[in-house]
Amino acid sequence: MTATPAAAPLLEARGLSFRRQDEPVFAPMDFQLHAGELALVEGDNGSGKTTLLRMLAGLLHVGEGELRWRGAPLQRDATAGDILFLGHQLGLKADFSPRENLRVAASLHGCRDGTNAASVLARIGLRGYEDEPVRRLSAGQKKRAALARLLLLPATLWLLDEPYANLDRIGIALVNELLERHTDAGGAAMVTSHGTVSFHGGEPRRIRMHG
Ligand SMILES: Nc1ncnc2c1ncn2[C@@H]1O[C@H](COP(=O)(O)OP(=O)(O)OP(=O)(O)O)[C@@H](O)[C@H]1O
Repeated sequence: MTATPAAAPLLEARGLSFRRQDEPVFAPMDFQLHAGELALVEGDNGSGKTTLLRMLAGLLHVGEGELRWRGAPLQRDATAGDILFLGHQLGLKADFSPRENLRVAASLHGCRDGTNAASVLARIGLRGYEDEPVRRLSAGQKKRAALARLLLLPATLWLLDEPYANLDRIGIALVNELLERHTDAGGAAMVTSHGTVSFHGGEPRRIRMHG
């Protein structure tokens, strides 16, 4: 992770909006996210939470407004590897094993210091499934295989769309622990969830979607 100027938010949105067929998906938004912060993105079904995260991840073009990263206009080339998106579609190759999927991800963005695929797969609860094709895993195990990227890759900002979906109680607690450790270490995260987020690392920032 590179150093951030003391006062500059990690991420800042100014008048950000998105249009489909010329209709705004959500009203223009302003928000800031600082290093060490967790933000919960809240809103009803269809209010634009996934759209917002996909836009922040660079998967959708910014409609109107501005995105700033570490105090300067966000340049996609400069943030590649620093922003990690985990969406409803998990981005796993079904014929590859969890280990092979991690290898592909790490070949693009490198690994956190002191981590490797075997250790993060054990940590995420996939010991014994490291070399199983992903298509043979359960929904929760697939989710864990995708979440393993959070432990392996050196991203600063995590964009997590429904990270608790399909997880059991232990998996949910694990996600909360990963979020706490990440924010404690100066990372940041934006999370959508229709369930209760029992995050113990202080009061999260709340970003409310309005149509
Ligand atoms: N690929 C698409 N093509 C056209 N419209 C879309 C597409 N994806 C989403 N939308 C529309 O954009 C709006 C916002 O959708 P989005 O998925 O961002 O909402 P959400 O808040 O994440 O919903 P949910 O809580 O149901 O996951 C919805 O009205 C939806 O119908």
